[in-house]
Amino acid sequence: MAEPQAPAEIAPGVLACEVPGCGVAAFAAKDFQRGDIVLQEQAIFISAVDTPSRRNEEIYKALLAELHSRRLTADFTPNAHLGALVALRDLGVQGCKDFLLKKCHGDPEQLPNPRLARQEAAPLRRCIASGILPPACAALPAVEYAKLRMAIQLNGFRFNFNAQEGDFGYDTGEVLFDKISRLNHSCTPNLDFNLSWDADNETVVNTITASTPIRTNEELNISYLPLRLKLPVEERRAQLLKHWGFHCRCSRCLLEGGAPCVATPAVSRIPHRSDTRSEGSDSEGICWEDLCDPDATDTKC
Ligand SMILES: C[S@@+](CC[C@H](N)C(=O)[O-])C[C@H]1O[C@@H](n2cnc3c(N)ncnc32)[C@H](O)[C@@H]1O
Repeated sequence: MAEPQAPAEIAPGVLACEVPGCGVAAFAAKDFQRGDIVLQEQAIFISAVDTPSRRNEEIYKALLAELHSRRLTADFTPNAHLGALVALRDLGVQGCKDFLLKKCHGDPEQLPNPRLARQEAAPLRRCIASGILPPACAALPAVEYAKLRMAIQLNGFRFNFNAQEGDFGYDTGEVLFDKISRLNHSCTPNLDFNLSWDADNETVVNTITASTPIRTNEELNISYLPLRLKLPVEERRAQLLKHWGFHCRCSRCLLEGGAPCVATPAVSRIPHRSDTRSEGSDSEGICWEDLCDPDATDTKC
């Protein structure tokens, strides 16, 4: 088990600090009994489509229209943009910088170069052009938009209010929590999570409880694969790499599969093509001139 270093209290009885190879992790600062609530938090941001207000449907439908217009790259998926667009609408550029861009957003090597980032930001430009998002959102540089998408994908939870598999909006969009996003994955988790709709505050609440007795200084972990923990180590690691971009270093994976051969996260969940040319600056925003991007060879404006 990794040892805590330079910890900061993020909630009563919960400390966070850097752990080599795993980024920030959370640790118990006291003993917890099975069933104790360890963390409970309201969402800082909801892009899930299936909520009682259905307020994210407009953006999701605009992204579906993009898909059908065939103006975008072949690997475009609406879900990979929905969270970032809703976050920009609800939190604004500064809120996204303050709350979301400070969260882990994966391996910097996997971010698109500035030219590709501008192409991938086409849905943002079109949402601004069509009035779905305010013009102020154009101040976010394209590379920051790519980081935002990544931060949401790595830190978000899926939430369905009522929708069942096959229903419109099922498993579409995310919910993010500030402190809970510091919890790393383990294939032998000591925490359970439960998402519920808080009707009074019109938000989602995540309640994290101890699934086993926890001793002071133990790392606090949820499972990102709650239904797939019976899979062999290679398959668990492959799914974590594919969906969350990291090589699992939990104690069970280390025991069953040894140390991962690659030290840092290697796969981005943001689909983008293997264009590695680097052009231009990443300091410019998605300005109005970019609305018809001359560099975008495979998009029609
Ligand atoms: C939701 S964040 C968890 C908090 C994160 N460590 C941080 O620095 O904010 C998910 C990221 O944490 C890292 N991570 C989580 N569980 C891990 C594990 N078992 N092994 C290695 N890295 C892990 C990966 O980089 C993953 O993309």
